[in-house]
Order: sequence, then structure tokens, then C-alpha cells
Amino acid sequence: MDKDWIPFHPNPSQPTFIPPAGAVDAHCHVFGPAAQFPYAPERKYTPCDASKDQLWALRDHLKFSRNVIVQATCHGADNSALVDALAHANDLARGIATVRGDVTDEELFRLHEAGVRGVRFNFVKRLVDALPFDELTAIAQRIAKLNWHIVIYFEASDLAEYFDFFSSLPTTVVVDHMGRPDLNKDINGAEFDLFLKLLDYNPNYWSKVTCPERISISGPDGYDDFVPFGRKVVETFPDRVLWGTDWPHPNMKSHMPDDGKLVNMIPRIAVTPALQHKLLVDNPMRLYWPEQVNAGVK
Ligand SMILES: O=C(O)/C=C(\C=C(/O)C(=O)O)C(=O)O
Repeated sequence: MDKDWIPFHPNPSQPTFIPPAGAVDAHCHVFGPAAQFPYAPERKYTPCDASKDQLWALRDHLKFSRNVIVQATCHGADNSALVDALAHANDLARGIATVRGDVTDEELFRLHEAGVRGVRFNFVKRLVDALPFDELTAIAQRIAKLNWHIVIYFEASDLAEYFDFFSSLPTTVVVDHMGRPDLNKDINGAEFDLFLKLLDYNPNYWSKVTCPERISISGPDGYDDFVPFGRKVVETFPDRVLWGTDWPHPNMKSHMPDDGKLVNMIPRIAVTPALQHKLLVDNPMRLYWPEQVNAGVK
């Protein structure tokens, strides 16, 4: 792993917040293990290994029930580690893959059968060289036929440039980490307002209210500055929000969060049991296990 890499917290605290039954960690990753699933040559970082079994152990420790595993950029478009985790999840995990424009229909079908339900378009320059819009549009049109959705990751400062392209995407679109707002800026300022407009103008847009540890300037004593931004998104779009740990927390430089304390953030941004149930159960189940929702599975 990179010499400045901070591994995930070895002993996360037991959260005081108990999630509702069936809660979903809707944003997490698996890394390797590298001996079995080598990291991509084009990667921009080399992480510690972080296995599916360690992810399941965290899920159980935090009293969650399900995971949505997002392909990490260190694996590029080789989704093997993701597919392996899904194959060993007993249907308690779904996946978001990374694909290129030359992905075959057979590969998309194989990924769907494994439990993948979407692709990630990453625009964070320190992580990837983003694909050209026309290639992304072609991928979007193909995955729309699978009823998959798109997860997008971008910096708030880039949203104005991407707004029209984002608004053209034909599927449900889930924004990672609220589009990484700059918490030095006013919650009522133009930058966060543009993010809120993205969801307001586009009813197919959802947002994860995640990653206080990445976004907060006030820091890990409580990530207090994150709370009003998270609350605003949850209360404005209660049926279109998701939550996740972001374990194993790639590329953290200032500190490594205690996952138990991240869970304790939930009642501060979703302040009623009804909002917590939408955030942690209703919304992710509707998006990732619709067949079970329709069958009345609890
Ligand atoms: O885990 C996150 O969502 C955030 C980061 C990394 C990735 O998403 C990734 O490498 O796939 C980041 O900000 O470095």
C-alpha cells in the first residue's frame, strides 16, 4: 500500500444509534485482497487490502443487514473482487460496477446476474481520467435497458460544468457524498444551491448523505459542520437519499474515522424514526432489492 495510506479503523466503537431492522450500508468497497484480485495498473492509489469478510464483520458489528458495494477506482474496470464479494453475500449485497465503452452485452449480463445494479461515473480528477461524455452517454443508454442506475462522483466546484450533461442522463442517478460540498461556503450559497437544484429539477436524482469525514472542516469531534447540509438534503428529498459508511475509507489523509461514530451521525441528519427508516431501509430496498419489496419481503 501507499506509504502514506491510513488503514481502516481496526476497532470501531459500538454505535449508540441502533439502525432499524433491515438497514442498508449503501456505500462501501472491497479492496483485493491483492494476491487474489490485483489492483489495476492505471490506479491512482494503492490501498491496504480490505476483504469481503471484514466488510461483513463491520456490517454485523454496526447492526446493519445489507451492503451496496461500489467498485473502487483502485480496481479500475476489473470488477472481479466486487463480483466475488457479491457471490459470497447470500443476496445481502448488491454492486455498482465500473465499465468502459467497449464492455460487452455478455459482461453486462454476467454482472447483472452477480448482483450488480448500476455503474459509477467518476469525475474526481485525483482518482480517474474521466471518460468522454459521448462514451458515458452510450454506456448510460445501454445500462438503462437493464434498469440499472448510475452513481456519479464529482467535486462541487465542477458541478456547473457538468450540470447539463448530468441532467441528460436517462436513468436514476445517485450522487455520491452530496457532491462534496465546500463547508466553508454558506449552506444557502450558490454552490450548494446548484446541487439542490440538480435534485429539484431532476426527479430521477438521488443523493447519498455520506462522508462527513471527507467533507467536514470542523473535524472528527462531531463533524458538526456537516450536519446542517446533511439534514437539508434528507428533509428536502426524504425519498431519494441513501446512507453508507464508505468503509474502508480510501484516501483519508487527516484521520481515519471510527465507523461506530459515523453511524451515530445518522440521527443528527435524519432526526425522526420515519426519516431514518426511509434513509436506511425503504429507499435502498426500493433501489437495490425491488423484487423483494414487490414480493413483500421484510
Ligand atoms: O470512497 C469514496 O467514495 C471516495 C473516494 C474513493 C473512491 O470512491 C474510489 O477510489 O473508488 C475518494 O474520495 O478518494
